[in-house]
Amino acid sequence: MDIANNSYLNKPLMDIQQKNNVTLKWDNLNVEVLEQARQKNKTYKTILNNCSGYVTQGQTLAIMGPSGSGKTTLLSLLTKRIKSNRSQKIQGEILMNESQYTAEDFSSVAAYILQNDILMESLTVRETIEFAARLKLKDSEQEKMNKVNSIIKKLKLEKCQNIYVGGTYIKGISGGERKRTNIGVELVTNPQLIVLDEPTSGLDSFTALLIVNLLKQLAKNENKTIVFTIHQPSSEIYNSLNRILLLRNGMTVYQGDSREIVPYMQKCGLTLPDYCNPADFFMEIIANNKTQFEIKEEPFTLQLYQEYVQPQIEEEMRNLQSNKLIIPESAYANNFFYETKLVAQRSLKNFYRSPVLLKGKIFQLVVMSFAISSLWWRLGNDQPNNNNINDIQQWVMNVTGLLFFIGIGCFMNVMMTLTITFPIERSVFLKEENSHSYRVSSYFMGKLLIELPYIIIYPTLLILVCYWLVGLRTEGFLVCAFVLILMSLTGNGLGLMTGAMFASPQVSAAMSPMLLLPFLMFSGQYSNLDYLAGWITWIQYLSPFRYMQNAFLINQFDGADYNGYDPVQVLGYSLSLWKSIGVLIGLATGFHILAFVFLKARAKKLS
Ligand SMILES: Nc1ncnc2c1ncn2[C@@H]1O[C@H](COP(=O)(O)OP(=O)(O)OP(=O)(O)O)[C@@H](O)[C@H]1O
Repeated sequence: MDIANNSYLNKPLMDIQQKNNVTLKWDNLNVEVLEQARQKNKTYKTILNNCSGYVTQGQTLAIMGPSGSGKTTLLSLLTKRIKSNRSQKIQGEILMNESQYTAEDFSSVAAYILQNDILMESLTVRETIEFAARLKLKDSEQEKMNKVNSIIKKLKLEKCQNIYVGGTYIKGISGGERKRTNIGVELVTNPQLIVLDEPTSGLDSFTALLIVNLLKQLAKNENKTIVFTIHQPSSEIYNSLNRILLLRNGMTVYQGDSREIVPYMQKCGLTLPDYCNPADFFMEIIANNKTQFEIKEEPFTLQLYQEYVQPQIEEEMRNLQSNKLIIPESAYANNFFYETKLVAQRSLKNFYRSPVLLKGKIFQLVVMSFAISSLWWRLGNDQPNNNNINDIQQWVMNVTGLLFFIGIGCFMNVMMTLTITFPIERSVFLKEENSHSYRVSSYFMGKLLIELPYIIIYPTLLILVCYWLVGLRTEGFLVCAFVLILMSLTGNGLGLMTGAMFASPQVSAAMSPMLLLPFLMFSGQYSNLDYLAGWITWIQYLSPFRYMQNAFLINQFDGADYNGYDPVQVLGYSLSLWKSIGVLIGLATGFHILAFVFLKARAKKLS
């Protein structure tokens, strides 16, 4: 198939509703980062050195250079992802249509497509683009769907439109289809500037060429401005590039038409060997890898660039014409309720389509029910001998152990599932929130609405199966079930909170046990609370397990006469049943509020 001549690429992706063309211009950009923060004499490493350049409407600019040359840093500056702070100094000017702009302005008119395509794995390609269209557009449902159809058609995604995107747990579409789906999601709002970090990495050369040609056509047919980084393109891809910018150790060493580089190299005393890919040739030289080509003099130097290229670039920058940039309102396109409904619908799909979630949860329920019923079979029916204190103590210990195990089971089941699944979904949330798809509150509420039935059903089913098999007090069933539901809810809050609190999913997974251990230690189950060191006993007041055991024990043993032995008092639980339940409700609510606050803070930090 001749990709370059494929007719679909020559048609505009969609009607341009609003002419808001973008020109980016950067002048004398310098970036220095602190190298040795702990030493008295601070040393800074220069990452970008006096970089100037531009890209304008209808152009694609490919930023090239060896690893560590500063490509990602330049993209981060253009997309306003990094700012000057104590550990990095940024100087220079970046203008969008001759005006300063903020990260917020950038996301209103532009799209930044990261190297890793962050998409929800349990949605199909069509559903993914539809979700973005429904949330980001204000049009009627029919108009939104027309746009989705047009994007799917023009990105050649028809064949895979009903296949899951896939990922860690679900098998899905190919890398190239994934990249195009990600581009499709961004095209929904018709951004006039698209910045992509290595859109071709990990793709075979055919698919990579397809992506590059697609970007070129977006620039050509829709007057979009496209900037992307690319590593070692094949000769076919290189020949299809429009403008390139070469970086070497943070310095611009070439900028201009990709085809002009061969004459430029000749001016610098370099001849491209026959049948050699220009990109391979100059990348080898820039990377100082002179083994393959015999080079006598250094051709890609700053002096040569300043002598031969820079004057022309400066002239072009002076002559750039751009209209006043219209920054659309960055307000959300839809109201809270509509957003919540869509997020809830997607969470529901994610729930029943994720085999690891659904099967894992059913499996957990069966295993837990079997383990509890068989380990503590008819325990409650085998009442102790009231004249034997050892017998009473042993029996009470077994009952408290049983109740503790059921409670922990319900708590951990929800919390641990979240520890595994939430970090995967969190990056999707952060990306969507960052592009103003929905409010943090809508996401939080939508997710909670879908989790709530499971939070209620799992402990209810578990206790329905086990309660009478282990012979617990019939009158205490409802309270026991209610406390278990509260424990599930608390586990949900704590799981979300740890997932939102820490920057990396790995750290949050590692920190969860650290948070849990003190709560378990101060539950009163392992050690009588009066015996623990005074300075740290305040943790008991935050431990949901303490209130759980308090409520469970009163519920089971209240009014029972074991020859003067009162298990509740002996084990040091002093709160009344309803106070314990009240505090559990408070903790479940508190952890959810904290989770929301952390999620909002994390989203704000990223934006
Ligand atoms: N915070 C930092 N502290 C110290 N050095 C940094 C920091 N950030 C980036 N660097 C260094 O700056 C240089 C440029 O990094 P950058 O990620 O921009 O390169 P790159 O060209 O995108 O590389 P690659 O192609 O491998 O992604 C690298 O040498 C990197 O180690």
